[in-house]
This record gives sequence, C-alpha cells and structure tokens, in this order.
Amino acid sequence: FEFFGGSESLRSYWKMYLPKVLLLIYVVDSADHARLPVAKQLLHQLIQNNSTLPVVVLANKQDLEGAYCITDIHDALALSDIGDERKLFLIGTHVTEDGSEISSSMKDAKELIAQLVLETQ
Ligand SMILES: Nc1nc2c(ncn2[C@@H]2O[C@H](COP(=O)(O)OP(=O)(O)OP(=O)(O)O)[C@@H](O)[C@H]2O)c(=O)[nH]1
Repeated sequence: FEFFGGSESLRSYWKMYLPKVLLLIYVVDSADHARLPVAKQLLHQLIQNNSTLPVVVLANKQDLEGAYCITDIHDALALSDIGDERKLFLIGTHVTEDGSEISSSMKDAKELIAQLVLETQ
C-alpha cells in the first residue's frame, strides 16, 4: 500500500503511481462541503484513462454533525458517472479522535479492501 495525502503539493505524485495501482482507495472528508467539488474533479481526472480500476471511496468523518450522508457524497462526487465497467464502492467511515478504537465502519472497509486485494491477484 502507498498512502498519499491530498495536499496540492502531493497531487502531482498521484498520476505517477497510478499505472502501478491495482485498487484506488479515495478518502474524502464528508464534513468539508467546500472541498467536495475539487475532490470530485480530481477523482474523475485520476481514473479517466483507466476504465476498469476498482475504486473504494471512503466517506470519512461520518460522525461529525455537519457530515454529508452517503447519498449526498454519491451525488457530490458524481459517482454514477464513473463508469459501470469498474468495481466501485462507497462506504461511510469515521475514526475515533485518539485512534484508540477502530470503528465498525472502518472494520467493514478493511474487510472489503482485503477482499478486493485478494481478487486483484
Ligand atoms: N471526528 C472525526 N475526526 C477525524 C476523523 N478522521 C480524521 N479526523 C481528525 O481530523 C483532523 C484532520 O485530519 P484529516 O482531515 O485526516 O487531515 P488531512 O486530510 O491530512 O488534512 P487536510 O487535507 O487539511 O484535510 C485530525 O485531528 C483527525 O484526528 C473522523 O472520522 N472523525
């Protein structure tokens, strides 16, 4: 696994790694409404030339009061436009503040990702 932050300076590295990637896990902040349009644009750009790359979107910070629900995230990221050739999953997640406990949503996400990794091998 390679982990990349979303800051602008790191985005140029994303494309470099993409040809080697078997599965894309894209994490968005469900409570940061203002940045979702950019998150959408970047996701679409990233996968536009790879119609079969499986994508798992983690809609994180579901525990925050202002967080968009899963259907809102689906619409905000225009996931229905991402193509029906690929496996696409959208899961709501949150992590606890001190990281002491793994939420059940994160466990579900982890299991799904493990399964997909097995399938790509
Ligand atoms: N309540 C809550 N806080 C979270 C969750 N995930 C991360 N955080 C907290 O949010 C703060 C910022 O973390 P992130 O948003 O992951 O940081 P980042 O994505 O590297 O930074 P930005 O690109 O600036 O958003 C930290 O204090 C985290 O502990 C979550 O699911 N729920």
